[in-house]
Amino acid sequence: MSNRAKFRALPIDHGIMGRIKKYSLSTNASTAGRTTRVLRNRNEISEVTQRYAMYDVGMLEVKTQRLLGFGRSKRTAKFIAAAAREGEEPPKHAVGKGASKIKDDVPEIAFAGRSNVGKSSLINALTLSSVARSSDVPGKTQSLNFYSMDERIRLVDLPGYGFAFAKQHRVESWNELMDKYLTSRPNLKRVYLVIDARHGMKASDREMLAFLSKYGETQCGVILNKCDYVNPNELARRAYLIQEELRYTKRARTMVLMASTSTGAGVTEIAREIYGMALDDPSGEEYDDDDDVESESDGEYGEGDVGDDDSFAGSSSKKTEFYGGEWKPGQKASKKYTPASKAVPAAGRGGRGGRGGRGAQGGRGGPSGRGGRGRGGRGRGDDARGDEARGGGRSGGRSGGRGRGKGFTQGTPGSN
Ligand SMILES: Nc1nc2c(ncn2[C@@H]2O[C@H](COP(=O)(O)OP(=O)(O)OP(=O)(O)O)[C@@H](O)[C@H]2O)c(=O)[nH]1
Ligand SMILES: [Mg+2]
Repeated sequence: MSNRAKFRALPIDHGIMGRIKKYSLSTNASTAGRTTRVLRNRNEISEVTQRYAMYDVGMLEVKTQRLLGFGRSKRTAKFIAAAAREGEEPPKHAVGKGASKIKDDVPEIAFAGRSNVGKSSLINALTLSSVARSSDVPGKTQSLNFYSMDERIRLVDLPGYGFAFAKQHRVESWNELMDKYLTSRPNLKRVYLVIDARHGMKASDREMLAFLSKYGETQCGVILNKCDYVNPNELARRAYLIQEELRYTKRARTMVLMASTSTGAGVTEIAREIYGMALDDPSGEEYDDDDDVESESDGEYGEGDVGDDDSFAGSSSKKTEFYGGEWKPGQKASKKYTPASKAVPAAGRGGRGGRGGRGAQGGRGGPSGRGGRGRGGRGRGDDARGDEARGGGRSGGRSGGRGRGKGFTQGTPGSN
C-alpha cells in the first residue's frame, strides 16, 4: 500500500472534524475573498474582517479584546527586543528610557517551527497588527523577536529551522541562543510548534519536540497553519496523526490547534488559549461584558512598532548565502544539556508522506503537499536534499549527545 493510500485509510476523528467545520478552517483564499466582498456589500465589514475574513471577534473574551487594543486608537502589540545572542533578551536588553517598565515575570509564549511555516504571520494575526515581518523567502526572522502586549504577555518569534537564507555565523549564533532560551527561560510558559498543514510533521519537527520534552521545562503545543491550503478530510487526518503522536510526547498538549493566517480561521481559538495566560490588567479594571469594545474603526493596521529583524535580513542581498540553517541543539555546551556520555541513543524516525487533495470548499484545489521521506538510524544525511533526508540521522545524533561533526549541511530551498 502506498503512503498516500495509508494516509487516506486513516480514520476521520469526529472531534477534529467538528472543529474544522466550526471554525471554517479549510476555507480557501477565494472563498474568504468572497466572504469579504459579501460583508463589504452588506456594510458589515470591520477592520478585522477586512484583513481576516474568518476572524471571529465574538469568540474573544472582553478582557482579551481590551488586551488586543479594541476600542483604542492603536493596537497593543509592541516590538521590544531582538536577541541574536545571549544577554540581548529582555529585560537585560532594555536599558534606558522605559527599561524600568520591563519586568522579567511576564509570561512568554514562543513560536518555533520550520522556516516559512507562518510563525511571524501567526504573531501578526494573534496581535491583530503588523509587528512581525513575514516573507515568502525562508529565513526572514533571524533573531528571537519579543513582542509585548502591555507587558502582560509577550509573544516570541523564533527563527525557523529547516533551511534559511542566512549567513552561517548568524544561524549558529541564533541556534545556540534558541537552545538556551527554550530550556532555561524561567518565564517561558509555552512553546508552540507551528507546522505547515500541507506537509505535516517533518523529521526536524519531531526532533524539536523530542528536544523540548527532554530538556525543556515548559508545555508545548502544535499549531497546524496554512489550513486554507488543505481540504477538510486531509486536514482532519493530518491533525489526527499528530495528535496520536503527541499522546506519547512528554509535556506536549494532545489537542492540535489549527489555523490559517491568510483567512484568520482558527486564530481566535488560539488567541483565547494564549491570552488566557496573560497577567491581569495592573489597573485592576473590572470588565463589563456588555461593554461595546468592538468599535474598532479608529485603529489601523501597520501602526505598531515593527521588529528590527530586517536589520540582518537582506535575504535577497548579494552578500547573503544560503545555508541549510537547520536548528541544531547544543552547538555549544550548556549546563542544561545531558553530556554525550550519559545520553541514550534513540532511533531516528522519518517523515510521513502525503499529497494534497482537492479543496472541498469553494471548488478550489489545494496545492500538492509533498510526501516526506525519512530514514531511521544515526549519522548525517549524505545528500543535500535538506531536512527530510537528514531527519533520522539528526534524531539519533541529538539523543546521542551531539555526536555529529560541526558545520552546516547545505540544503536547497526546493527540498522543503
Ligand atoms: N496561504 C497561506 N499563506 C500563509 C499562511 N501563513 C503564512 N503564510 C505565508 O507564508 C509565508 C511565510 O510566512 P512567515 O510568517 O514569514 O513564515 P515564518 O515561519 O515566520 O518564516 P521564517 O521567519 O523564515 O522562519 C508568507 O508568504 C506568508 O504570507 C497561511 O495560513 N496561509
Ligand atoms: Mg518569521
